[in-house]
Amino acid sequence: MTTTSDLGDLDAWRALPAVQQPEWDDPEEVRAVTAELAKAPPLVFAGECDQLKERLAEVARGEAFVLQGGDCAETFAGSTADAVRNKLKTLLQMAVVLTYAGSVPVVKIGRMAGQFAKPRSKPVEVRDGVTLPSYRGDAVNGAEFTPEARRSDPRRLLQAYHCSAVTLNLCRAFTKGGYADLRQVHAWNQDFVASSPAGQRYERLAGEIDRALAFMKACGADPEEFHSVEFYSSHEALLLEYERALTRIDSRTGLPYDVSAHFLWIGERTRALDGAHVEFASRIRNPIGVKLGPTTTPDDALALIERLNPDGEPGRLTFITRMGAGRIREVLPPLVEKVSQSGGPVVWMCDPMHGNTFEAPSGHKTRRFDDVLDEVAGFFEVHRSLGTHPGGIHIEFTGDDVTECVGGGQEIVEEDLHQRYETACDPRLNRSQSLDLAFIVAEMYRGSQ
Ligand SMILES: O=C[C@H](O)[C@H](O)COP(=O)(O)O
Ligand SMILES: C=C(OP(=O)(O)O)C(=O)O
Repeated sequence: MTTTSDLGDLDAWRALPAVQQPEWDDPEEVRAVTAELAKAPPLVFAGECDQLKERLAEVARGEAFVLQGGDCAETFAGSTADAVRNKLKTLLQMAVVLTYAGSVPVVKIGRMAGQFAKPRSKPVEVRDGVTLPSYRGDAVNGAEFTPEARRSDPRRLLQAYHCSAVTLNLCRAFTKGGYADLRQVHAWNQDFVASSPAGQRYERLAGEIDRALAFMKACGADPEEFHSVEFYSSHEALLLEYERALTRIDSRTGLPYDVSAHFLWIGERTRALDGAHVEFASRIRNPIGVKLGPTTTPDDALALIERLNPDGEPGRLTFITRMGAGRIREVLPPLVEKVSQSGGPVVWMCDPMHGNTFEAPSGHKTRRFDDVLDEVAGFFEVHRSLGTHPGGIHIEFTGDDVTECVGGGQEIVEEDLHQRYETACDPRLNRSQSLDLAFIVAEMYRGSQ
């Protein structure tokens, strides 16, 4: 059993190697900013994190499915009512498709309200012979290619906190204030019906839901769950100064929670067992995810379980695999087998985005919709063959009509990428591609049961 004293040193990570941290040039400024953050109100409550843990425990038991998604990198400029509503609307539409066509309860987690920091492959970017620090997300520096914008500015951490608060406030209002009522299934699609085959397919499904709701109401059933939605926030716990400053002791239990988001994950580049990120995550009581790329060994997975969930708490640990479509069928089975044998309750999610990125001849980073589908198909195949539960998907999407990934019902080709390539970092599925994916995943899910 985890006790308060085991969790004692929330600062133990400071003595360990912390990769992918910004080079701040004024430690005094960092101290002032984190002191301010440490006094700021929590963005989420510990009780909500526990509730999500319970939902994820249901997923681990095979009783539900998780949909986690949103921007690759949120931006301060993108923290607007329209952008947040469009993303949320897409997430809700995908969730409705999965719930109805896949016949499974869906846990909804946004890559939203805090996803402002990015790990990068290279610390610097070179353009026309000029070398500047890489863009590391709006929480750290600006995307513009100038020395001023690319300076790591600790005051941006405060802006990240405030934009997270604004975004989460909007999400809470949309999901609890009537917008997410199931009777709105048509309204979410209004701007989309005529313009896309995915919108038309969705509209047919919404009609079926309407009839089912009318039938249930006629029978006297109109449960509360039809009128609002449980929505949870998440981001990569990358910037440890920020996450530490937003960690609080829960007054109910005396245990620490990182109140910057409900769910936090450790990235593929920062999951070293003896590194600062794993150490920090081991101390907080939120539900935690870890990205596992194709070099992960079964022993790595077991060691992560030992560090992050030694008590085997259901819902505490999610493995988000991102192997690439070409590798998943070969590298996932030994991981799943060994983890299953260990008996630790783990949620398995599939991130079909990060192992499938390539550069188009135009220089745009992109992903093929077919590769995304193939990785998800491989994920379902592996879990079906091993008798384990394919617990969910983790995707990068936007509610806008961007051209960043190729393929899907709209048949975007590489030559189209320049038209609306708006991501601050990696290519996202647009709304139509996201709905296409939801319909196909729902079929795969049903087929796997
Ligand atoms: O989202 C993930 C990473 O931050 C991203 O893939 C890194 O991209 P890079 O290889 O352009 O640095
Ligand atoms: C950086 C990310 O992924 P990964 O750690 O899997 O590369 C991400 O999800 O933003």
